[in-house]
Amino acid sequence: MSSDEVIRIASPADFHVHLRQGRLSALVTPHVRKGGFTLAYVMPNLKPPITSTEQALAYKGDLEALDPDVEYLMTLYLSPELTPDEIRKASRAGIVGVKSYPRGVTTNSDGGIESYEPYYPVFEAMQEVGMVLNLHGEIPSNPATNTCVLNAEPQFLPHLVSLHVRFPRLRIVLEHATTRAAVETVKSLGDTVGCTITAHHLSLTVDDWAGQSFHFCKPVAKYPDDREALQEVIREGHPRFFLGSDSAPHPPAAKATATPTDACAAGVYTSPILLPLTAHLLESFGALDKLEGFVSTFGRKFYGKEVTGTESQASVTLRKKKTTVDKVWALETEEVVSFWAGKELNWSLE
Ligand SMILES: O=C1C[C@@H](C(=O)O)NC(=O)N1
Repeated sequence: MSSDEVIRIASPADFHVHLRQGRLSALVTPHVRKGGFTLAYVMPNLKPPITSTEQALAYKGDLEALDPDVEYLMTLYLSPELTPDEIRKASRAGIVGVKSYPRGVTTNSDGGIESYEPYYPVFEAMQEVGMVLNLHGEIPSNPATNTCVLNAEPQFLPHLVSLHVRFPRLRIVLEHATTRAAVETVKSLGDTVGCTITAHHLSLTVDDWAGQSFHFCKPVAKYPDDREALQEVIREGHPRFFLGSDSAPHPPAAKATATPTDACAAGVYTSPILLPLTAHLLESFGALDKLEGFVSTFGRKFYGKEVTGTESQASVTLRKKKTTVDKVWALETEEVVSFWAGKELNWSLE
């Protein structure tokens, strides 16, 4: 329901977020709801990574203790410990997906994969039980193949296509797409392939992160034409493209020196402003009428998490009212610098 001044969204869902552990988690987990969201699809790249059902359930318990009013959908980290039996166990325990990180491409990806073939039995089991494969879609930089952060995503796309061809019933999500090539590839594939888009990639291009390490994330933001492709597919209201914020907090000192050759502190932090920021950006490129699809219904449908009667009462209201974004979010000794720090947003949460 919307008028010129007010928009109501049924149960916004963030289908890709980093909630960390320990004191940093205590700071950032309550920001999911502060940013307007009632569902969080939680990434497993902790130290150590979440590789078993027990670990994922314990982590879910930690998050529920920090904010019980968010639905946390849990994921496992694709690694050699993961067996088809563990997949069946995880599925029975309500774990929703498995996240694949190519080795070395981003934060805590040292234990990531080098080839998909050894995991085919795991993917077969996931297809059987209906678990989702979440792909970080980048090839590690390599001068021998002319691969660097700017073409790492397009060079990854053949892997997405071949996984889909081999496992056509396996639901696969290409995470945080940044290029026109990625948008076109996902559109060309079947209904079992979805794609998340972050809020920050709707705003940034190379010019914004080269020399500004707080805007450095993986995959890096690309060319203006790539950003235009992300905006176009949202304007079109394509139902397989939905929000996954990839909101990724890091200590300010680590962010200040982050570079593509040391991807340890890759990440942009958007959680506490996520819904107003997304509304602001969609309005800026003429897609405000697609907001509810992009932040709620499309992703929920892909994951089979449609809004029920009670959840629809958990709707969130945005009002057209300017606010200035805080520069830093803090809890005791923990601090995170916000995306859009000190800038104005046109929309506020009620
Ligand atoms: O894939 C990722 C990981 C994330 C993080 O910091 O965990 N930050 C990013 O920018 N991209």
